[in-house]
Amino acid sequence: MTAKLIDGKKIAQATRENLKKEVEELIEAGIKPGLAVILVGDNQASRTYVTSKQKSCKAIGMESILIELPESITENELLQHIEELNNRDDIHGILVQLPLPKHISDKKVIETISPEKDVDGFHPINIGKMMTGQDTFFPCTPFGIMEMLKYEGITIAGKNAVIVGRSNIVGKPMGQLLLNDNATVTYTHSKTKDLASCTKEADILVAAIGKAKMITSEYVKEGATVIDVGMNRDENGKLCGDVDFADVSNKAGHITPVPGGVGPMTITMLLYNTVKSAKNKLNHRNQEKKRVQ
Ligand SMILES: Nc1nc2c(c(=O)[nH]1)N[C@@H](CN(C=O)c1ccc(C(=O)N[C@@H](CCC(=O)O)C(=O)O)cc1)CN2
Repeated sequence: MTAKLIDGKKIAQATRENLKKEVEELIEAGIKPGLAVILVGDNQASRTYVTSKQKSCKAIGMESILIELPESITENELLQHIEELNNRDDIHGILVQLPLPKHISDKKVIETISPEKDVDGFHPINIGKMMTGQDTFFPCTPFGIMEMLKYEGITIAGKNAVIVGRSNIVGKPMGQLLLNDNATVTYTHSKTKDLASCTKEADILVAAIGKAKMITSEYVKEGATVIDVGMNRDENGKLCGDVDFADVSNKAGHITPVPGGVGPMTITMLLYNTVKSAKNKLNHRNQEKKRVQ
């Protein structure tokens, strides 16, 4: 292996240490950051992620509540739960674990979450702010990847970044965040002709396709930074990414593993966004106090 491993677990740990101190300061100032997680149905992977999110909140001293709802819940009932959480003073972040059952519209659910509590960064208002270069909650997976690149000292400005995949929660915002930091961004997807000729131009290659080990060394430029967002099972049922790690690590300059790469950073940035929301609340409270004095 020639590539340097980007250790998501290590970077997540360092970031969480800092967040823990910020939570202590917020508690001293009278606000305990609180996250509400809504889980609909019984998808096993979703349950694992939700449990991990809750444990991570507790570990840095935050409050976290889980609202478990049956698969049969109606869209309206789910929206009512969200409205209640929007109105709760002790809840600073709300997230609805995806995917949702087919009869419920992701769009309606996301648009019902108050933008001020949208710690997933999926609300159109927050996406619009991100696109216009404003400070807001950024979607956790791409935000985590940006933090990993910065932690490793990888220059973004002027680099060719190629994104494979165009989902609303990873591919699209990933390209936007890289563009905001002055990369030249190319989006590729299932209809792209001659994918390898595009990806071979990448200094930074982000694979978010959902196909086990699809990105082999033939798709990669020598020395490139390769970020693997995939979460798949291989032929032996073992967790693996979209990148053929053994093959690509002989050609890349930097590479993220699966597990232990992007995943731990996704949860860390969720904590970050919730702490940020609680800090916003404290600032509003202080400004309001000053105004009435
Ligand atoms: N509301 C949301 N739903 C979903 C999101 C999201 O950001 N918000 N992202 C994904 C799932 N996800 C978080 O929710 C997530 C996926 C994977 C990991 C992770 O840490 N993976 C580990 C391996 C875990 C394992 O062993 O199975 C790793 O990569 O090391 C964290 C979060 C879809 N839904």
